[in-house]
Amino acid sequence: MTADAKSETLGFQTEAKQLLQLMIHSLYSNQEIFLRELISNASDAIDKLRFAALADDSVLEGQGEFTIQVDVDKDAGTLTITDNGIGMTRDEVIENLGTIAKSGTAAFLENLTGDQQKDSQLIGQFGVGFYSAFIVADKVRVHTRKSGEGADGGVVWESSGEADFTISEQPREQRGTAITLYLKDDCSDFADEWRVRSVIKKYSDHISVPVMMLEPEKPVPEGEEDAETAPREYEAVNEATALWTRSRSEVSDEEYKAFYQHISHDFQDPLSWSHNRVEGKLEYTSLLYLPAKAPFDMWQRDTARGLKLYVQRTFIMDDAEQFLPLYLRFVKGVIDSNDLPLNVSREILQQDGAVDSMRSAITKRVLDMLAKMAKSSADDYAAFWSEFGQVLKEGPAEDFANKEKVAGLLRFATTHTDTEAQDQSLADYVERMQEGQDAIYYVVAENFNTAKHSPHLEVFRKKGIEVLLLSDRVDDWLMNHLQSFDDKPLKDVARGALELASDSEEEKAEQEKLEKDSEDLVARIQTVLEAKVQEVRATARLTESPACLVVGDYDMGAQMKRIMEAAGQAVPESKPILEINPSHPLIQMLDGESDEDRFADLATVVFDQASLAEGGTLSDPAAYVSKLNKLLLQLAGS
Ligand SMILES: Nc1ncnc2c1ncn2[C@@H]1O[C@H](COP(=O)(O)OP(=O)(O)OP(=O)(O)O)[C@@H](O)[C@H]1O
Repeated sequence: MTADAKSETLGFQTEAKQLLQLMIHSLYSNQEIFLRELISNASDAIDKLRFAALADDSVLEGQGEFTIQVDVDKDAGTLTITDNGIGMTRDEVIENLGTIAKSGTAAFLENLTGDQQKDSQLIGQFGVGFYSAFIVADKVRVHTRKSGEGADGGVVWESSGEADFTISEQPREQRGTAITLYLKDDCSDFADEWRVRSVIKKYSDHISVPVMMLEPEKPVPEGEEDAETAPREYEAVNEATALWTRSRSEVSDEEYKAFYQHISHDFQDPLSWSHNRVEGKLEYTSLLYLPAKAPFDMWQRDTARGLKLYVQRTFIMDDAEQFLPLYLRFVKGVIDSNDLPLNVSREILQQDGAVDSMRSAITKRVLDMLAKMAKSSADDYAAFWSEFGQVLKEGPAEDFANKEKVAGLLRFATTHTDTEAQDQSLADYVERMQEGQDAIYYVVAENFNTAKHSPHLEVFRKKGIEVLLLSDRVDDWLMNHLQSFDDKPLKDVARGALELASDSEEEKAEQEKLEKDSEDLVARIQTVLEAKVQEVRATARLTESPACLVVGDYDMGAQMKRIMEAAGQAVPESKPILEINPSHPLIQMLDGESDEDRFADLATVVFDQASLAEGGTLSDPAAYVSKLNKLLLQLAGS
């Protein structure tokens, strides 16, 4: 830090330099986006001032015309973007421009692969914002003054994007911010008026504030070279009407995409959007987008989410989360209401009845948009599902009213395809249900392979009954809330006694006989495993495995139990049921075992194996290994 009180040099955070270098490197082929980012920030700053002026119009300092001005100086190799928005105080400059790294930066850096294309996508998701200036500039100077503070509040921030920046006081008459980029030698085309003009048109047409540039130089008529020419005036380069206020037919796909990038700070095009004006009891416009990629921090709980809220075209707030349920937090967009008061706050939004109605209509709109996409473009929907399917699965628990609609959008892996791809809907399943089948069956396991090879599936595979193969963390929880689809109950194949409606009388009689014949064996095993199991019973559900574990009708599923234990939560005490397959040679061997010690060892090994097969961990693995070895040696010796 220098001693001069008016000018000090401060360091960026440690990760900042790395981040900047990465960004400059990976966005090199997409340099022009810096202009979109800086104009976007300028427009946000104007929105913020407009909003502040609602409460106190003195912040406008008597000047309520908002503009963003872009100037180039070819000789000096500079480009300057000036806005008359809210501006920043010295502390705000340090806070906003001195901390490149935000929460999650370290995790983000770890995700980078070194592959330029992939990394530039990730950086786009991370949001480059202001620092994108350093893609084209080797020095950036920001001169800003908070509105309502008086000229003495002016501050200059300067940096060459290395380890530090300087900050000093410098009076500024005009409120707002001017950002000057000293262009790198190989980026001097951004000091060219025509080049800049075309980039602004491309990215900033939809910004509601006029972006002004000097009008093009008029060719001088022949013979009038010496005549005095009128000074050039500033003119708006963009359309400058808020995009969502225009009618759908007037807005091109390119404009919708550019607007999406403006509000989401995403680099990629959205997957889909829906633009609607609602009239009647409530009047509002919604423009909703489905992103193509999940943001890197979607699973962070405190991530900003929600829509941008405007009231009668005045920006009110970002991240108005009241308009969508949490499980649709990936949706981006704008709501512009004619009914809400201009001084609406988050607290008011929480209590406002109109907001509730809008929320339920907007939720339906998103679900319909997804249903439409699923129907018309399987590829797009598959792309959506792989990014956001996990989040959508939270829906049935959160939004009871739309449970059935959300259920229709879910996709699963099933024994029908036996692949890991989650691409089968419940409706597909129902269509394939067997004659007499009255339930939708599923198995939940730690991972796909454990689910696919679960012993519980044996009888289903034998009978050709389809089973959903679930292995996502939310799945057990999802199924508990979903309960049914199309009036068909959802049944966990590892829970309760197995009774298939399709079982014939003959099969039922066989099961009864099986139970009767195994009574003695069951009782013997039960005595040995008393401390570990709730019950032992004979089953016809197994064809290849000797035994499996079943959860009691009202007990917590094994997967849920593991998740809760991992999260350090108390889990209610419950023991599994051991089901044995009396026709399996190992169980028959057990039945014939007269040495009670060996019987106990073998029964315990059978139990432990059943637990391993469903992805469980043993409470005493060493004891299992030693028992198994003992049995193996006995076998070898006999
Ligand atoms: N022209 C401006 N006028 C006033 N404040 C600004 C201006 N440009 C940037 N800022 C402030 O600096 C902050 C950081 O800007 P930056 O572009 O890096 O991130 P962001 O806009 O918050 O988000 P993102 O990273 O998604 O772009 C902004 O949130 C804003 O508070």
